[in-house]
Amino acid sequence: MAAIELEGLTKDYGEGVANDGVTFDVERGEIFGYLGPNGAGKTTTIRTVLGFISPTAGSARLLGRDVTDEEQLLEAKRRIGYLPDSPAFDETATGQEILDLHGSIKGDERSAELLELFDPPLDREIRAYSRGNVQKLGLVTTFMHDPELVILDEPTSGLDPLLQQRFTEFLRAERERGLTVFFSSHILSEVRKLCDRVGIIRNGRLVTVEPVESLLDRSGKLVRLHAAESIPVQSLEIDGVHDLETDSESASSGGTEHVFTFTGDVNALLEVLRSYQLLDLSIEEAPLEDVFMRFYGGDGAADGSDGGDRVAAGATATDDGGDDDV
Ligand SMILES: Nc1ncnc2c1ncn2[C@@H]1O[C@H](COP(=O)(O)OP(=O)(O)OP(=O)(O)O)[C@@H](O)[C@H]1O
Repeated sequence: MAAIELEGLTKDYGEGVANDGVTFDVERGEIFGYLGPNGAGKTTTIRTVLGFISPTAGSARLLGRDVTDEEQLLEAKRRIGYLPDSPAFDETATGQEILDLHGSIKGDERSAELLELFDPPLDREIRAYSRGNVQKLGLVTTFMHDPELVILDEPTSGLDPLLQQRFTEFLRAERERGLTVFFSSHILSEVRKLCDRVGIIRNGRLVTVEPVESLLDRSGKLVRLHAAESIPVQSLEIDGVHDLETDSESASSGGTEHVFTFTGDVNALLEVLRSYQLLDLSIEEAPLEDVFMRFYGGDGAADGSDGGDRVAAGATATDDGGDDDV
C-alpha cells in the first residue's frame, strides 16, 4: 500500500478548478517532489489529502485511510507530520509553549535533536519571530513525534542557505531511516537534489510523474560550442536543437560561441560539427530550469530573480506543440 494514493482528485472552488482529476501515488520510503509555479494547485492537493478541504470528486487515501472518513483521517494523521506553507502558531505563545503543546498532542520523541539542528528561539513569543524562525519551529513540530510520513508545503521558504543545506542533509538521512516525504516546491534545484520522483502540476492538471533522472534525460543536454568561425544557423537546424543562441562578441579568443539545448542524437550533431574548426565544446546535463521551461513554455516562466531557481508567479502554458510537450 502506497503512503498517499490519489485517484481523480478534483477540487472546484467555484471560481475555477484548482485540481482537475489528479491521480498519482507516493510510495513508501521515497521523497516525492510536487512541483509547479504559484497557483498551480499544489496547496489544494495537500490540503485535500489532509482533510482540510473536501474534494469535489475523486478520492485520496493517506497511509491507506480514506481522508473523507473522519475517524480514518484522525488515525492516519497521528502518524504523519505536516508543515504548512505559512505555519500559523498562536502569536502570544512562546516557542517553548508551542513545542509543549505539540508534544502533549502528538508526542515528543526527538525534539532535543531537532532543536540542535534548526535552533528556533524558544523563549520568544511567536509574534516576535521572523519568517525564518517560524519555519525553523515548524520543522521541529513536524518531525518531533517521529512520523512515518511527512507532508511539507514549500519547506525551505524563509530558510537561509546554510539551513536549507542542513535541511537537505537531514531529509536525506531521514529517507535512509525509511521516512516517506511528500513536498511541494517551486524551487527546482531543491527538487533535483532531494527527490526520487517528481510530479509536475500545471493549471490544476498533473503534467507528468516520473523519476527525476528520466526527467533530466528527456530534457537533453546543454551544448556550448566555441568555433573559430561562425557556424551558419542553417547548419544547426538539425533535429533536437532548441533555444539556439549565437554570440560572436563574448568569445574571448575570437570566433563564435553557440549555446543550445540538445535533445537529439549526439552522433548526428558531432557529424555536423566535423566540418568546422572547434576551439571548445562542452555537453552538460540541461538545468532543470530548462526542463521546466519546456513544460510551462512562454517567456518569463523563470524569473531569474533568485539565482534563476524560481519559477515566476503566473507562468502560463503556451502548448506550442513542440516535441517536448507532454
Ligand atoms: N479557498 C480558495 N477559494 C478559491 N480559490 C482558491 C482557494 N484556494 C486556492 N484557490 C485558487 O486555486 C488555484 C490553486 O491554488 P493553490 O494555492 O492550490 O496553488 P499552489 O500551487 O499551492 O500555489 P502557491 O505556490 O502560490 O502556494 C489558484 O488559482 C488559487 O487562486
